[in-house]
This record gives sequence, C-alpha cells and structure tokens, in this order.
Amino acid sequence: MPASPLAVEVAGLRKRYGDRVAVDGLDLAVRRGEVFAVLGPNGAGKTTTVEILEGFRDRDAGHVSVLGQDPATAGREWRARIGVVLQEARDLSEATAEELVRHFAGYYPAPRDPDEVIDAVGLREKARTRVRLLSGGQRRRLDVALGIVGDPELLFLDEPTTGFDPQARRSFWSLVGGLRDQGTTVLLTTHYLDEAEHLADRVAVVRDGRILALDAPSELGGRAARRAVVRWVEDGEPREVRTDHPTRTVAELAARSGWPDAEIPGLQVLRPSLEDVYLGLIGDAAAAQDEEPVA
Ligand SMILES: Nc1ncnc2c1ncn2[C@@H]1O[C@H](COP(=O)(O)OP(=O)(O)OP(=O)(O)O)[C@@H](O)[C@H]1O
Repeated sequence: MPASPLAVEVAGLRKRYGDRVAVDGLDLAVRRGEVFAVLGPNGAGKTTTVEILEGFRDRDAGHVSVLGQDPATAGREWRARIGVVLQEARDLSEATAEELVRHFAGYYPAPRDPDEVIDAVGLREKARTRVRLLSGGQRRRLDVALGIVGDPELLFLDEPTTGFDPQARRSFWSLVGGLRDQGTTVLLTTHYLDEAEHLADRVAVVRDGRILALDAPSELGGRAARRAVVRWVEDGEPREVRTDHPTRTVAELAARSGWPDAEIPGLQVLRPSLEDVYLGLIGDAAAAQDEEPVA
C-alpha cells in the first residue's frame, strides 16, 4: 500500500479537562514534507492537541492518525520515527550537553551524528558544559538537538524558540529549513508570527479548541483581510482607502497631485502583516463570541 500523502490526520478531535473544553472538534491534515504551524492565543488548545498527536495525552473523541498509526496505541517503532521538542524544559541535569545528545542518539535505530546535531543547533562551544549551567536559550537549543538526533520523519516543535535571542532564532530557522529540504515534516506551535511567516508552508489559527482559519501564510484570512491600505494627506486631512489595486490608487492620486512636479503628501502603501491578519481573526472570533446569546 503506498504511504499516505498525509503525515497527520485529525478529525473531530475532542478533549476536556473536567468542565473545561480544551479541544472542541478539531480537524487537521498535515502533508508529508511540509512545515505546518499552529498559532493561537494562550489556552487555545495547541499543546493539548500536539501532545495527543505525540501520544502523550489521551483524547475523549475523534480520529487521529500520525504516520499512519493511532498515537494512543502505537509502539516503540512508531515513536522512533517521530521527534518531539516539548514546551516544558527537561530536568536540570548533571550531564553535559554532549553526553545527553549521545545518550539520546542511542535510543534510535538510525540516529544522526551527535556532533553534527550539536553543531546544527549552535551548541559547539557549550558541548562540554553541564546542562544545569546552560542559559534558558541554550537549554532550548539542547531540547531541539534531542528532538532531531533520532532523524525523525515527523518533528513536533512546541514553541521551540521561546527564549532565543534574535540571532539564535535565525539560525534555528535555517536549521528547520534544512530539515524540510531533507524531507522532514515539521509541526510547530509558536507565538511568533514572523516565525510562522518565515518557516511555515501552511498555518492553522486555533482558538477555543477549534480551527478558525487554515492557509498558506500569504493567503490567510482571504483577500479581504489582505487588502492594501493607501494613506495620504489631502487638503490638510489624512485620507485612507483599502484596495486590491494600490498601484491604480497611487496613479490616480499622482495624476491629481500634479506628479512629477509634486509629491503626494504623506503617501504610504501598507500591506497587512501576518500578525495584522492573525489579530483580526482572533479579534473577530472574540467579538462573535461576545454576541452569542447567553443560554
Ligand atoms: N493538565 C491539564 N489539566 C487541566 N486543564 C488543562 C490541562 N492542560 C491544559 N489545560 C487547559 O486546557 C486549555 C488548553 O490548554 P493548552 O495548554 O492546550 O493551550 P495552548 O494553546 O497550548 O496554550 P499556550 O499558548 O499558553 O501554551 C487551557 O484552558 C488550559 O488551562
């Protein structure tokens, strides 16, 4: 039977903790070889969902398939095919970073070279340092090293770059880009919209345990949300239009203003960033919820 083109399939996933519904009928499909980002506010249900996919949490209902198996019942062989970087940092260890990476490599049938992994996450200078003496960002890099040392087909990264300095984040991005080029499927959660924009082939926005939107970062929210805003000043007043055709708008303004002999005062053409679109989606969902009649 040919392998499914999907690395992850989720349909109707539900999970509650007591009275609190954390995941509320979530559907998701991650294609093999793509980098897929899950975005959403605190408490949206991202970690719960990812931990169910990793086989670390039970679900109440729904169909889940990860690399063709149900994580709730999959065995060691399946686990060796996935890599996990959890949100929680690991125990403070007396071992060195290098020792831990080598130790973890021993768990996998076909691990990557531990030295290469240490280089890839930028920990060479700290390889002989005890883990408990590493900074927060360095420990996070070690977490990433431990997640990829098994050379996984599918890598889960839960907020992988929290605590990274900007340079470390950039080098982490190129690490993920390299993994993608080698065919690794990556499912990541992040609160950094620039990270999702830079890394992800597709993003899902989750709120209240449901998917609000799912698309390529450049398409998210649809055309209306992606309209350009043209701003200028006319007769001393600020003006603004939203348009799919900013060039045409600017050309009309230029003609009115007497260009090329005069500039359009205060001219700005703004494209909404992924962050603008995301905040719009989350805000719209909150507003819709406020309008729901009280039962
Ligand atoms: N073990 C647990 N017991 C009880 N409630 C939990 C537990 N884990 C999560 N929750 C609750 O479930 C909801 C979803 O939590 P989850 O950690 O999945 O969200 P998240 O989207 O990952 O948030 P964050 O961005 O803050 O990491 C939250 O309301 C949270 O308080």
